[in-house]
Amino acid sequence: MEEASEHNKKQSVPVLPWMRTPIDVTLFHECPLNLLPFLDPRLEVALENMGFTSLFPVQVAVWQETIGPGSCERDLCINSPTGSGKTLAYALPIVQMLSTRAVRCLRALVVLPTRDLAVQVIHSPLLIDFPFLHIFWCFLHANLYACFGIGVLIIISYGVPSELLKLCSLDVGHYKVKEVFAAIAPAVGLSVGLAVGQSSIADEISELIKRPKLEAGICYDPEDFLLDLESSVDILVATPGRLMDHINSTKGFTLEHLCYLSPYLKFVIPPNASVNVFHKLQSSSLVLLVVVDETDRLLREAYQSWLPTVLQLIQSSVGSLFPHANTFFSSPFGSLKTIRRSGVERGFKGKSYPRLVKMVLSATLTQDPGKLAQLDLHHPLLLTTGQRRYQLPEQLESFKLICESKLKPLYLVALLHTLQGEKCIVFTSSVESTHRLCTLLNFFGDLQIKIKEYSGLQRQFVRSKTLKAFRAGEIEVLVSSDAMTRGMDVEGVRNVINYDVPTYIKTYIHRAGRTARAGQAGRCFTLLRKEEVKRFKKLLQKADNNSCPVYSVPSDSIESFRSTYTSALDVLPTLSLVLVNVSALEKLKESVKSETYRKHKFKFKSSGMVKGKEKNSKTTRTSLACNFFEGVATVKVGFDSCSNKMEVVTCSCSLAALATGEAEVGVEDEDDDELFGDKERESFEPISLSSSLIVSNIFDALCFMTLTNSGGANSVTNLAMRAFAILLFKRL
Ligand SMILES: Nc1ncnc2c1ncn2[C@@H]1O[C@H](COP(=O)(O)OP(=O)(O)OP(=O)(O)O)[C@@H](O)[C@H]1O
Repeated sequence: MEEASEHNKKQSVPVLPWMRTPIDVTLFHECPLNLLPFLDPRLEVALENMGFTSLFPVQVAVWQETIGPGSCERDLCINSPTGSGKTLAYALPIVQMLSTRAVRCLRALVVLPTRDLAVQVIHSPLLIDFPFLHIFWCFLHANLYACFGIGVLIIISYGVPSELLKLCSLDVGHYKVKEVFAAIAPAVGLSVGLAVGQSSIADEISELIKRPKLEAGICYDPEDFLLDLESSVDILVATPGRLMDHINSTKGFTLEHLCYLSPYLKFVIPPNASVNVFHKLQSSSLVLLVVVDETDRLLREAYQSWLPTVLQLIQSSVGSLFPHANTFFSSPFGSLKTIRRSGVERGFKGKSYPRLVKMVLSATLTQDPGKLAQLDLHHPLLLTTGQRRYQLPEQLESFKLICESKLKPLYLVALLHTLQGEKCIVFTSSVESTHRLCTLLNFFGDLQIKIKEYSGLQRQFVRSKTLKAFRAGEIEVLVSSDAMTRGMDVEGVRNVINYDVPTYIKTYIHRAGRTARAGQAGRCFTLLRKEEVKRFKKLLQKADNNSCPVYSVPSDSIESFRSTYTSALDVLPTLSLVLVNVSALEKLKESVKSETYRKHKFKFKSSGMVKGKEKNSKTTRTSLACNFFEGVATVKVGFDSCSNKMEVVTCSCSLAALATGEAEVGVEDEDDDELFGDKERESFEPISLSSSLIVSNIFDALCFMTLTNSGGANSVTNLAMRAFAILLFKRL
């Protein structure tokens, strides 16, 4: 009965027509590299050097639709479980397609929501531990540049060369987007750039743009000089914030490079052209690529309107560079066409060719027609795994632990004790609970487990160091906030623990997906109160592979930790307040230093801010600066009042007005269900911001706050609450 109603519900969810006939990735099998048709032998060697001997099913399926008979005729939407190898699925075809390019220019763009997803090794671990290597590298860098000029520009575009990266990384075989490209692209002479805010904007510019060599004694016209600027990279991995920065202000950076005119375009492809000829032509001139990874999250973060800008820029450059480019080149794979692909050509009606090829990917791809429409997909093809929309990794086992709310930490400690020695990530619902829980766990010296915090509240280099230690096995347990759920790829994580139950299935999928990656086994435990069990069961029903038996921890183990737990609780509140205060202030300093020039200002009239108070526009002014940057929202709230008084609660209401203002904060819907804001707000309840709190000093009232995610209207209220929480800590 229940199943039937679930089935009906499934049927009633409206999906776009093209989503009803997906390609099922489970029908594909792993394919040894030497059997993969058309694979460039240089890439085969590069993949073997990475330790890969075959392609995973999703990689074979995408290869088929890009390099194989699909020939990139359709845009691809790829919905494939966590850890299934989506990164290489798009990186390999891109590199293969561009491998015979004639001129260096930006032809492929990969957009990711956060910097952490782009580069797994943010700073090379060795460079952190041994700064002299950094100096040595800079020295080498400078000398090579001077000696070899253009040839070395390729190396510069990698920052640290992949060989050195490999040497430095303790986790060889585990690559994130930039590292995947860096491991294969050089094999065919391609260069990959990074625009994610990892380095200063000036450094990024020098990596991305090649400046002409100026000869001494010649007077150059500045305009000619600008015309000579060229891209140093063929492929760019970017986050929306930095991408927009380069589009708006980097001289010589233009997405016109994506459709650089190549002489090949002038040839007419003969109808009987061989596969190789077609590929050569295709890869040299016709490919314009955009990949949007973690699409659902990127579409949610509508800040900076990166998507319409990028699409518009590319569209207009295609139009101007190829005014008569409406001819569709027939595919040479005629005999290989399947029934599914018949009629594909209809999709080219009215579309110019070459056109931009788009691939969008996620483990939880949105089905919201409105959101997908933003991508302006061309005759899209859905590649998905299995029948259900949400799929957990095949080798994942889920368990639940039921306990009273106040005993949760104790159960967690007992569970960690039973898992002793196994790598484990514990997820909480906010950066504050992450910090609090980690502090609490470290009271249990008897556990003899190295436990560290990993959250967006920490600086990048602290996170990198922690991750490095976790990879190396020096830390066994990582306590992490949700902001880190996506993309983290650490070998040997056998267990994920949901200390706070995820509110949405997407969150569950991304958290659980840190284990059971690449076909390995893994377990996901969720701690639940009795009242939460029913809801959790419903939540898991949305995913395949949803059985979730109860896991019991031995009661004597729980009892053995009880006394330590009681004494820890006595000390914890004060400790946590002090520590949160310190990290908030550190973050404050960092934000002030690095972000000041990137703000958008919003001015509010005092009359709108101070509810029930007399208007006095002469003497009271309130301003708010808000910056959405690389998935990090930084909000500065300033109060300037002659009375130096302000009711905190009214400020948070006014902040909510941002949702309709220039900040372009999107409103969440049920489909995109990681309502970060809601969860964060829950975690702030104990702080109890009272409406009668009075800020008595303008300097106290000036505060910055940083979040690792920007979300919808709920988050806006949450931003305000956080800002004032930090303020409170500062005042304490
Ligand atoms: N062909 C392959 N052979 C062996 N290992 C592979 C192969 N392709 C990818 N991997 C490894 O599998 C792991 C998961 O890959 P990847 O990070 O691309 O998965 P994903 O689908 O993007 O996951 P998520 O959605 O969680 O980001 C990585 O450690 C990667 O190095």
